[in-house]
Amino acid sequence: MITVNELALSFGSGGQRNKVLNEVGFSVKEGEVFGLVGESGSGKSTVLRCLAGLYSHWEGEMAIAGQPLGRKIDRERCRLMQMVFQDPYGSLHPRHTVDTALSEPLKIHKMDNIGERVRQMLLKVGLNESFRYRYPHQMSGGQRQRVAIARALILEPRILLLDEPTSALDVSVQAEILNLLAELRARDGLTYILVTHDLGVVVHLCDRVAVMQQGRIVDTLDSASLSNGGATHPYTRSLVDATRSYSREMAAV
Ligand SMILES: Nc1ncnc2c1ncn2[C@@H]1O[C@H](COP(=O)(O)OP(=O)(O)OP(=O)(O)O)[C@@H](O)[C@H]1O
Repeated sequence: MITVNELALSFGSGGQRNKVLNEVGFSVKEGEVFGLVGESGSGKSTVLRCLAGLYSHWEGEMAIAGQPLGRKIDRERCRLMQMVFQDPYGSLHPRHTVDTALSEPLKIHKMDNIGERVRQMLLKVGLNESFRYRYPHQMSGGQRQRVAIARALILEPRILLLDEPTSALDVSVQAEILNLLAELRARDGLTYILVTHDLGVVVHLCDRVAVMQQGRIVDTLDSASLSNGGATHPYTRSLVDATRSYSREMAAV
């Protein structure tokens, strides 16, 4: 469904030029959840931003269902693919109610039955009618992320690009949001690309995962291999070991 080939991207020019993506390539099947993991600054979010059309100066090739992706965001791309960001407070307009946030894309895309679509979407993400006219500051972090997911899904895209969708949330609500994402995917056959630094999230949600280091994909493996000790690449093993020792230390506190 999604193919990325030789994707490269730099920031700056001349002596300041910083190549942050280098020959990145992967493919994601329809209905699959594909994870991108790796250390901070390895380029995970930048890959998602290129796919979402937030950067246009990339080189290489990206395609969805065989159709090459252009450099500009167009309506077609918005209908097909949406992004959910880490911080729902930052991604929702502070002076827009939930109703406005969800209705706006429908109006732009000239969709019908706007009121009913908004009502159904709120139910779909586990929020009842009482949330419809609330502002972002009148909700918890988990509820705000549900609204951000609802807004991403309101145009009925086939693909969600999820950039650390639970890392800004309280540990107690992280599992709720992961379960919601798993349910939505199962119900609607969605395809996800999920950026995370949390290998627990990968094991919970992803089918396969690519490991990034310094702008390159250094390993691609089934996520089950991460939990059952099947990772063979030295960098992937070091990530798994670091996570295990961090969990042990946390358990000892
Ligand atoms: N707009 C920008 N201008 C210049 N450099 C940037 C810009 N955006 C990202 N970078 C650089 O690109 C590199 C990759 O950043 P990116 O956000 O993709 O990493 P990441 O793997 O998602 O990290 P994290 O897990 O910390 O979010 C980093 O070195 C970052 O400093």
